[in-house]
Amino acid sequence: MSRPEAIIHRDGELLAAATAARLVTAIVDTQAARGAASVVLTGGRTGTAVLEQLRAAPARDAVDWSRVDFYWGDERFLPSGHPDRNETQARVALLDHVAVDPDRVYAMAAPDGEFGDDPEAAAAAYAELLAARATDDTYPAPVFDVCLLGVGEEGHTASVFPDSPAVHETGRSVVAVRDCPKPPPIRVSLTLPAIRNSAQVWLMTTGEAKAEAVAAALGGASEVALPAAGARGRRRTLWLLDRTAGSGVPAHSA
Ligand SMILES: O=C(O)[C@H](O)[C@@H](O)[C@H](O)[C@H](O)COP(=O)(O)O
Repeated sequence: MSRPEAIIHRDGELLAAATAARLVTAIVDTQAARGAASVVLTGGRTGTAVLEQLRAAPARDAVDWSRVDFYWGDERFLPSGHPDRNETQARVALLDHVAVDPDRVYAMAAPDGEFGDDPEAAAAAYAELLAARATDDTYPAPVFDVCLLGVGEEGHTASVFPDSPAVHETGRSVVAVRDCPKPPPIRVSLTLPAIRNSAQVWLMTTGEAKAEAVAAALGGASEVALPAAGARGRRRTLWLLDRTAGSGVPAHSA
């Protein structure tokens, strides 16, 4: 697992724009090397702001969007098209504005979908989808090229919350989350082992309210107490912060 690196940007808008540029380069380089690239998307304001910046960036046209595989780190278990679904927000922010291959956009099931109002079934189906696309036999999921994640005030990431059943999950790659402290209460989420199967993990957050969790995560907190601390990439782990969220962290200032 890679050691986390913190990069601090002047403010949230520059963080989103710089991360969008970073993502274009990561995808273009991966496509040049391997023909296709895989990206795990996240919900939340910061993750969505990055996608909005990416949509507006002229450099977006350097990406062959038809050869990007899109996954989600978590999903709010809400009906298809619901404005609060992470999928809906990603489509509005970016996916509906670039020439993605619809067959390569892997959304997590919704309660009005083929598995019905059963988040455990939706989680199991997504785990099967990941296993069918496994890169190698070391883990039943793709080695995601870039896994984008947000960070909560108490240190959650995806929908993995402190001292929750999900943070203790070591066997499954995807789980249902109930009684989630952040609404809506029912979600589907990658587990930390699945997240750690990524080549790169980028945790992105802004605001004073996140500073304590960021400092704790980078200061050695356990993943059970602070799940974002357990989000590491095989090759690289980046904490992409604005100055307020990074106020407790010594880092390169971008
Ligand atoms: O479904 C969700 O809400 C996200 O997946 C969640 O993990 C989010 O990324 C964090 O809560 C940070 O959200 P903000 O960036 O809005 O603070």
